[in-house]
Amino acid sequence: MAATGRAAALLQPVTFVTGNAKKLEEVRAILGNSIPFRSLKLDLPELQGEPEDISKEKARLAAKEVSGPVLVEDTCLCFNALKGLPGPYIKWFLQKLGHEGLNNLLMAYEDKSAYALCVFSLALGPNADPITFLGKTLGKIVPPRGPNDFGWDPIFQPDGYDQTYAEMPKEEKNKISHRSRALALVKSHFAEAKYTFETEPSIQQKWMRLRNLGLGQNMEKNKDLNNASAPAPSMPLLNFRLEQAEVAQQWR
Ligand SMILES: O=P(O)(O)OP(=O)(O)OP(=O)(O)OC[C@H]1O[C@@H](n2cnc3c(O)ncnc32)[C@H](O)[C@@H]1O
Ligand SMILES: [Mg+2]
Repeated sequence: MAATGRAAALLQPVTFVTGNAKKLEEVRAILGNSIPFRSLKLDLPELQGEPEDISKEKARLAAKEVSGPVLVEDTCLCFNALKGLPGPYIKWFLQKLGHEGLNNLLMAYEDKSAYALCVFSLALGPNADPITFLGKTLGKIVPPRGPNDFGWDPIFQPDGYDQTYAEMPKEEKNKISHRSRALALVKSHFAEAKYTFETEPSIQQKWMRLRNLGLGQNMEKNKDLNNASAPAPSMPLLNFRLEQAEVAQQWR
């Protein structure tokens, strides 16, 4: 997406919201310091429907929870013989059927080809329309091989490899995965959009302005950076100030 006009100023670092620790681990490894983000463990309710709509709706819910910019993702595993199913419902299929049951779903078909799809959604705030980023890796469904520590990794063998995702070293998976492809687009978006973050001095200026308007009587005594109860209704995000300063550093 091309950046237009002035870069948006974000009041917080972007929060990656997920209930899945393994996803977070990969997102951390792939993004490194390229995008300032923090994480929040939250299992969001998920809509039924097309992957992009599910991911966008997740972002809207997450942005409301966080009251700030969020990044979420929804992952699908799509079997071509089943016209894309289980797709976004893979979590429940995996839970009920396991790796073997997922293989069995394809027993009647010669075509074992599949693709992993990751749809990231970025919402800059609770009222912003989420922007989506899609990453896809083609492969096939095979009997389970390799450690069973992340979802369907043992039964997905990417095209051009003789190892399943689970058998590959993590760095190798992160080079070619659906997740890393989608995150490459997220990174480009951030590079183009040049978001800025509210930094300490600008918050101080807002305080001064409010105080001059007679609205900030309680603010002076709550200036302590770690006082999360600071009553600042027009600046609900003050408890993130320290982090913002750090983020602003990283971002330069
Ligand atoms: O809170 P969220 O982010 O939604 O986390 P989740 O675990 O519910 O994840 P999804 O709704 O996206 O469901 C995707 C399912 O696929 C699994 N999964 C996601 N990414 C994977 C990957 O790279 N390799 C293997 N399994 C994966 C994941 O554990 C879920 O069972
Ligand atoms: Mg989920």
